[in-house]
Amino acid sequence: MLPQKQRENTSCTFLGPNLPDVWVLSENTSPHTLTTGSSQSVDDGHSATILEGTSIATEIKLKVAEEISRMKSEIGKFPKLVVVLVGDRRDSHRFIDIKLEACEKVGIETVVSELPENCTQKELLDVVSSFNDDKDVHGIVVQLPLPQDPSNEEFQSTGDVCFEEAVKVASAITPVPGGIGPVTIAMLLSNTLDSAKRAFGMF
Ligand SMILES: Nc1nc(=O)c2c([nH]1)NC[C@@H]1CN(c3ccc(C(=O)N[C@@H](CCC(=O)O)C(=O)O)cc3)C=[N+]21
Repeated sequence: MLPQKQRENTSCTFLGPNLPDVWVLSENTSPHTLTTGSSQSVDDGHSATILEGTSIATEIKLKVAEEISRMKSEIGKFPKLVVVLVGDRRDSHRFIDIKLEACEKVGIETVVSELPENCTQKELLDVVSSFNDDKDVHGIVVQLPLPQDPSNEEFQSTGDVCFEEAVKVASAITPVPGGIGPVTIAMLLSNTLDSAKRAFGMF
């Protein structure tokens, strides 16, 4: 794997819709009309689409916000997500804050359930189970790592593939860091919305 710094030498450009970081409702944003992505040609003629995750995430979040707004005005209900945190890791608090802020921006209600570092697996499973039985809860996230889990934070935040090698053969690729994080958040919102739609019988 090449060191992170060598990425700065790649000559690809990232194209995106350059949307503002506010959730203005738009009538024609659809996940089926994602405009994000550019092409990077390699010497042998192979061309990979560079996915610009931050812009894709923005488009998904706009669409989710718009649908939730409509849900609220039509049936007076909205999605609810529970985040379970075991222990007190600083990085977990940070990742949870990003999720909570994203939920707030699109109109998803959140509850954070904090368990002590030394809680048992059964206690955790019981908590998850009780939220699972709550019909007003549409999504549950258990923030990892759990205590004693070996952490693989470094892998996740610096990428798990050699970009310069993979771009030669992949049909689509995104640099990391550069959008995986925001897209996972956007999909969390989107999946919570889908779950709420099923719960409310909106298809
Ligand atoms: N157990 C675990 N849980 C995680 O949630 C987790 C993880 N490990 N490992 C690392 C990644 C990275 N990650 C990000 C999520 C969103 C943004 C994101 O939305 N960033 C915004 C800025 C958001 C802000 O800073 O407020 C942006 O880049 O535009 C970034 C990074 C979660 N991670």
